Amino acid sequence: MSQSILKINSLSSAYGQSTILWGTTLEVKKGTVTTVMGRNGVGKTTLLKTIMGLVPPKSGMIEYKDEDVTNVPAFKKSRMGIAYVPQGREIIPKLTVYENLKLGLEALSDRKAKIPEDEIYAMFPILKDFRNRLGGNLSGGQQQQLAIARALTGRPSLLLLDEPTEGIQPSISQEIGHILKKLAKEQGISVLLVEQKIDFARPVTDYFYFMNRGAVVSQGSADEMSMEELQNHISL
Ligand SMILES: Nc1ncnc2c1ncn2[C@@H]1O[C@H](COP(=O)(O)OP(=O)(O)OP(=O)(O)O)[C@@H](O)[C@H]1O
Repeated sequence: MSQSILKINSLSSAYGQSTILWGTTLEVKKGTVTTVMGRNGVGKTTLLKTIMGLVPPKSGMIEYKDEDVTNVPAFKKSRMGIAYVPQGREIIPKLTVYENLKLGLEALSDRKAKIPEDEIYAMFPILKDFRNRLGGNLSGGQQQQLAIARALTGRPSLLLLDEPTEGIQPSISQEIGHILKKLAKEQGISVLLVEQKIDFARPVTDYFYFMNRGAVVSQGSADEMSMEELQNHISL
């Protein structure tokens, strides 16, 4: 049995008076890709933001590497090895690819840390070719690759990834899928993925959670789930 890197227990959070997460419980095992699916507006992004500490939890518990991190702020979580790649990528358009990558080093307390360029460029060869190009001049798919690469420069143990395939072409989605699998299986980096596209999610996912109205309504390992079952789950 693999160990868990992240455990969420009965987590609730709100924007002001408006409660979005209503007691979400889930677990991410080490070296796996765990995917959260569900329709628009069910609270998937809010879940990732609450885990990261960008939205304060109202109640419940977040455990990372067996430590209670429920109220740990985001900057400390990134030092602890949790990286968050938000929906819409959020790279800095006026900085070059290399400068964007350098921002990822902020997650490390070692001020002398260097970007593991060989490793990053082996995974994302296009970023080597475009090293000096402005981030804003990359295509959507290339920006997504840059956003993931930037998160990896901080050498995280857990990657929180919000809809990486949104608005990007299928061939790049596929490449990203291969990379996520490799990160999990070869480097032991655990991934908590929020995704809407079953075609993308199914081959990369080890374990699925399905959300509705701010809570997990079903779950299961990818091996046990047919495409049809997946479709049924997300049309809840
Ligand atoms: N900053 C905010 N302030 C107030 N309400 C918000 C805020 N962000 C999101 N919401 C609301 O919270 C609910 C859940 O949004 P969230 O983005 O977490 O859902 P989601 O499942 O990720 O949806 P999507 O797939 O569209 O991103 C929605 O009703 C949304 O309008």
